[in-house]
Formats: sequence, structure tokens, C-alpha cells
Amino acid sequence: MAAGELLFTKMHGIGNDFVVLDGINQVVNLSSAQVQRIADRHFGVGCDQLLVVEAYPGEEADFRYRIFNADGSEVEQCGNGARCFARFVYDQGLTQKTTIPVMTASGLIVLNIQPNGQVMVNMGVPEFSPERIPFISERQQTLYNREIAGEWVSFSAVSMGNPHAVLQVTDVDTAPVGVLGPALEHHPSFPRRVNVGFMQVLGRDRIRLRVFERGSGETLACGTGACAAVVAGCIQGLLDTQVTVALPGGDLQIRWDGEGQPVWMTGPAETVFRGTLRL
Ligand SMILES: N[C@H](CCC[C@H](N)C(=O)O)C(=O)O
Repeated sequence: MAAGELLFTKMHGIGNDFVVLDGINQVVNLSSAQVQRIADRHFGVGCDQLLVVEAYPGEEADFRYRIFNADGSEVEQCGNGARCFARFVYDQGLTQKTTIPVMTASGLIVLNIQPNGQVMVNMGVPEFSPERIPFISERQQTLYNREIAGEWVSFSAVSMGNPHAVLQVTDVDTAPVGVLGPALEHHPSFPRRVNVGFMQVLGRDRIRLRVFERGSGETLACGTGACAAVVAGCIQGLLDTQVTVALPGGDLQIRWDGEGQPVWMTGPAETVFRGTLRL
């Protein structure tokens, strides 16, 4: 591989797509501008997020997992990316394990490659305290009300390592994602911006969901967004423990046993092609 070139793998988790870089067998040191260029769907490869696989020096994890949004921002967590991470390190022979502890900017997650090829991930315990989301509010509430784009909007706020606001809508197909998504993403109540989920409850075990992602816009799927939506539905008494989340790109299985418990996410991870990046 020549100087200024990087080998990459293009992957997706139910349509949420990624450029994955092996940062162990090659030196990956990208500027924000370079990430934006790679993520560009005309001038680059195109992806929602760029993922970097790194060695991790400590005992508690085998790898470090770094996540960059299409706008070049580095973020704390990515659920669909975590499943692709597991598939990548296993298929690339970087591990022979099928239970893989990985360190992220928001802490340890554990990836489990299932016999059927799907990946189950312990996404950690959701966080509701405003200062930990972060979200500016005098006190913690199940639902918050803010004026967004000229209308009063109710939403839940929760962190899955990354910040999420979840609104309940009657029909995701007609939800004002393009208006409320960016307006809430950049609302001053969220000092580090926020991912915005639009949830339609179909039953106590099934929801539809669209997500306007921080730093990437609306995606076909958002793993942490699916976790956040189920948690928001549960704390409002709308959902049971095991929920199928139907996103535009496909379905995820989410399980949450309640306060203080981790959220489990199960779904597919696909490799589409491999290539060489010229920086
Ligand atoms: N846009 C997110 C990161 C990617 C999350 C999403 N792709 C997922 O599958 O969880 C954020 O800024 O926190």
C-alpha cells in the first residue's frame, strides 16, 4: 500500500452505513476534514459514520472502537457500528473470539457474534440524569417540554453513552423529521447536540422509529436510537421488556429489564465491499 493510502471496508447495519478502518495493521490518523471527505457520497466513499479499530492496552478490552460522524465529529457510541465492528474484527482474523469486549469513549461494551451470524450487544445502562446526558434542565423528568421550531414539543431525554431525545408520534411516515430533527439537534438545551428519535408505538412489543442523527442527519437506522426509544417507551409505561424496533432500513430486537439494567440490542451486520482510500 502506497503512502497516503488506507485499506477500508464498507459495511452496514440495516442500512446505517460505515467505512471501517483497521487502525492496528495500518496507521490511521485522520483530520476532521479528511473524515468529512471520506463520508461524502460524491467526493468520497460515502457513509453515515467512519469507524476505526484500534488495539487497546488494558486488560478489560481487546480493542478500542472510535466513531466519527459524517460531519467529522468524534462521538461516544454507535450501536449499528458496534455490530459491524464485531463482524469486521472476526472476519479479518483480528480475533477468534465470538464474545468481544471493546472499549469506547463512553466505556466498555461487549459484542456477541451469534451462531446465526447476527450480533448481540450489551449497550450498557441508560443514563437519565440531565447533567450526564447532557441536557439543561432544573430536574430529571420522564417528559420534557420545549418550544422547538415555533411549536411546543414533548420528548424524553436519555443517554446511551451518546445523547438522545425521543418524541412520540402518531405516524412516523408523516412525522416532521426534517424540521424538528435539525431544530432539536441544535437546541441550546443540548450543549453537545442530540440525536432525535421519532417513535410510533404499534403495541407493547413493537414500535416504528425514524432517527435524525447528530452529525449525520436522518439515517436508515440508528442502533443507540433504537435502544433510547425502547427505554423512553418503557419509562412512560408504553412498552414491555422485549421490543421489535422497525426502522426504515430494517428491524432490531431490543431488550431492557428496567432501571439500572443494561440494554441488549440484536441485529445483523453486513460487509458490502473493500477498497483502497487515497487521502
Ligand atoms: N450520530 C450518533 C453516532 C452514531 C449512532 C448511530 N449510527 C447508531 O447506530 O447508534 C451520535 O452523534 O451520537
